Amino acid sequence: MEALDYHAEERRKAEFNLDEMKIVWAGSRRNYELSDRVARLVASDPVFRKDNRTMLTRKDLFKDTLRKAAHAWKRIIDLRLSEEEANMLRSYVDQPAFTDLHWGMFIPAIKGQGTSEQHEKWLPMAYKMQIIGCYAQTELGHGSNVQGLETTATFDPQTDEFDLHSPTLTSSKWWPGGLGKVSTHAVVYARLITGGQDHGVHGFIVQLRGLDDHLPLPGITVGDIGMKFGSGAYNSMDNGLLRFDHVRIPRNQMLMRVSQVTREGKFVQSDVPRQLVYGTMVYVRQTIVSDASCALARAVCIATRYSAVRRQFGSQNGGPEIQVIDYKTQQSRLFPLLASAYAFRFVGEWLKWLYTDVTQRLQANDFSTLPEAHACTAGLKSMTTSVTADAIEECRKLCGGHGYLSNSGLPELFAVYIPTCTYEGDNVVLLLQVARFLMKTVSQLGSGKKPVGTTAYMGRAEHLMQCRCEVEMAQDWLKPSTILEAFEARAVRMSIACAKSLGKFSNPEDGFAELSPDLVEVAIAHCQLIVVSKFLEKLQQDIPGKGVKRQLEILCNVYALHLLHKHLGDFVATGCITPNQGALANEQLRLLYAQVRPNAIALVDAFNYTDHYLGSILGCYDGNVYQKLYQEAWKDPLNDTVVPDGYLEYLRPILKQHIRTARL
Ligand SMILES: CCCCCCCCCCCCCCCCCCCCC/C=C/C(=O)SCCNC(=O)CCNC(=O)[C@H](O)C(C)(C)COP(=O)(O)OP(=O)(O)OC[C@H]1O[C@@H](n2cnc3c(N)ncnc32)[C@H](O)[C@@H]1OP(=O)(O)O
Ligand SMILES: Cc1cc2nc3c(=O)[nH]c(=O)nc-3n(C[C@H](O)[C@H](O)[C@H](O)COP(=O)(O)OP(=O)(O)OC[C@H]3O[C@@H](n4cnc5c(N)ncnc54)[C@H](O)[C@@H]3O)c2cc1C
Repeated sequence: MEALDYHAEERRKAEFNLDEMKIVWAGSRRNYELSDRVARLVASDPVFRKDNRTMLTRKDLFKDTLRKAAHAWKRIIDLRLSEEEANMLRSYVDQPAFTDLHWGMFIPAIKGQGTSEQHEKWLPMAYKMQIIGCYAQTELGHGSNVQGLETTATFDPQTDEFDLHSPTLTSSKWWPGGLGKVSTHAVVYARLITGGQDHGVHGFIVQLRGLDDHLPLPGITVGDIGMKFGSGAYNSMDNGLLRFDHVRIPRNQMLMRVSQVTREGKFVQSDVPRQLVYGTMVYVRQTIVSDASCALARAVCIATRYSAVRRQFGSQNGGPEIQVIDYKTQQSRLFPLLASAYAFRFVGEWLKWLYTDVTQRLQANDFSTLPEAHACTAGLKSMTTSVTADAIEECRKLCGGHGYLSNSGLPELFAVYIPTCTYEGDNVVLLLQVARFLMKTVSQLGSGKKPVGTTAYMGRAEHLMQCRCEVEMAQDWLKPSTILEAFEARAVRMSIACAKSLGKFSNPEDGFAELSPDLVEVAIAHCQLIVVSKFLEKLQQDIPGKGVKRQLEILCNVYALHLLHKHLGDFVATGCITPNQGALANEQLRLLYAQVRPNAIALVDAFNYTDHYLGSILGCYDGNVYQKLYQEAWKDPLNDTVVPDGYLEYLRPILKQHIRTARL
């Protein structure tokens, strides 16, 4: 018998080839096939079950994570999965674990900042997971201000060792994932001191626990920092604290690609820029942008499918009520998020390319594109995670009361997701880095230095400062060049206005601090321009499949015009568009929503998420929401007994007292 599909009618409405759209979403046919295979592998494996996760105690959750990680590792070895497939497996297992930090930060830190001898010594052990490492940078007193870290690594020429020490309470390492209970090693960031001189923060490989007994080595205090936001969620991770009491490590455990300390204790700064010490963060920020599209797509998939099932009001002659997805307000809240998921997917693909390019250049000692890579990864990490975190909460609201149920999947997704706005750089701190980069670019405009890459548009500042938007009718807003010019003009005008205001301060740093809220807005405008322009560039590619390109064009226009509508004040105040042109953009947006509507379910099907990965009754593929909600309610431990535990001690005495009082 064919399974019931409550979305069948919706699926029939789609105006494009779903299989081809799945390939566009995955990036290539090969990626699609790999990802589909790994997703099914995880979904069908009982060890990776996660529907009971929010009910587990912290200890049980942590043990469950260890079990899943060990099982994942076994599957990776047995099936000889590539690194790419292993990473897909990590995503689909969907449980933050120490392995994220080992593979995502410890190994990249050694690769990026270590010498070839250090690679030879440490990487083979790390790749086989004979040692497990974490990334210990943040301290109790300092996270954003990396130069403010207090842990010291003092070179002792007598013994050819560094002495690692935590001189104050605030110098305790605090937050590193995997540190609390698992890691045997860490890349520790500490101030390098030689001959009494402080050379700033550098990375050191430090063993923390014995490889036979897992006990902390002498001089090391280590533990977990405690429960975090939400149930389940990020509590599967052992974020840790760490203190050193004069712990000795050999000199060759300082990561020495950027700077070296000689046997005599001489500090040598190589030609490599000191910012490469921050390179691991650049790498992870780039991965976070791709992950943002996945998390956003997940929330949007749940809210879209549920909005097509849910009906409220408007029954005519006893017929069915209106599907909530047909309300224009629901569409205006949901469809821009759907479009953003696609937009972030494509900008994530592009950022990966940019990162690969800069890495190849760095290997050839070409550091010219490092500032741009830093600005793009910092800005896009900040923008995409902020939007995604807000969007998950919006999707919860779009699902009404049922969105607040744990089994909607949205509360846990929110709780796991929101720290991305803080880790790998607080989002505001990162936008200020972008603003610094933009102000520097503006200040060099007159010098003959041509801006390149994502700031190339600033080279056309003269035109963009005075150009006039030519939109006369709503449909004029569908022209890619019109959209692009409006976003470029807004970004350049906001940047130049801020640069002028900065020029009025005698001390530029005072000006930067005073104007920082405006500078953040400038950085956002620039990042939005990048996302819009990369979406438009994607549409220049050959995209096969009936109706696929057309749907992507609609989504691209939704993405751009909803931003224009949301930030209308910026566009009008800078004179890029008139209020009337803003109103026409909004009119066009409404028409676009009507075009998205019949395709909405198929557009979220294109993410190809299994029900296991979605982890949501509201978002399940077949849309059989009510029956599943009803069945699930009976599985709650509170329903194990008809009369709850505690009735005799606490409830009955009150009830009885109430009866006595009533009789009086
Ligand atoms: C159970 C399943 C198991 C399955 C097993 C599977 C196997 C899996 C396989 C694969 C897995 C892969 C996994 C990947 C997942 C990854 C998950 C990651 C989870 C992350 C957890 C969180 C970690 C962290 O948070 S780590 C700590 C992060 N900390 C920060 O981000 C700190 C933020 N602060 C800073 O970055 C800096 O301090 C800054 C930039 C704010 C200021 O620095 P500064 O030194 O004071 O600099 P400043 O004076 O402002 O600028 C000087 C100069 O330098 C430029 N600059 C700054 N930063 C950089 C940079 N990074 N790169 C380049 N240039 C930089 C800056 O622009 C200035 O330039 P100029 O103006 O030109 O001088
Ligand atoms: C779940 C999680 C996992 C983590 N994992 C790791 C890990 O594995 N390894 C590791 O080393 N660290 C880790 N961290 C730490 C993380 O990197 C830091 O918390 C992060 O970099 C933010 O730094 P902070 O906590 O010092 O925030 P703060 O800088 O203290 O931020 C507090 C507030 O001050 C504002 N602020 C700070 N500086 C400025 C400024 N210059 N201008 C304007 N506003 C400013 C911020 O916007 C924010 O609103 C993790 C954190 C979390 C939450």
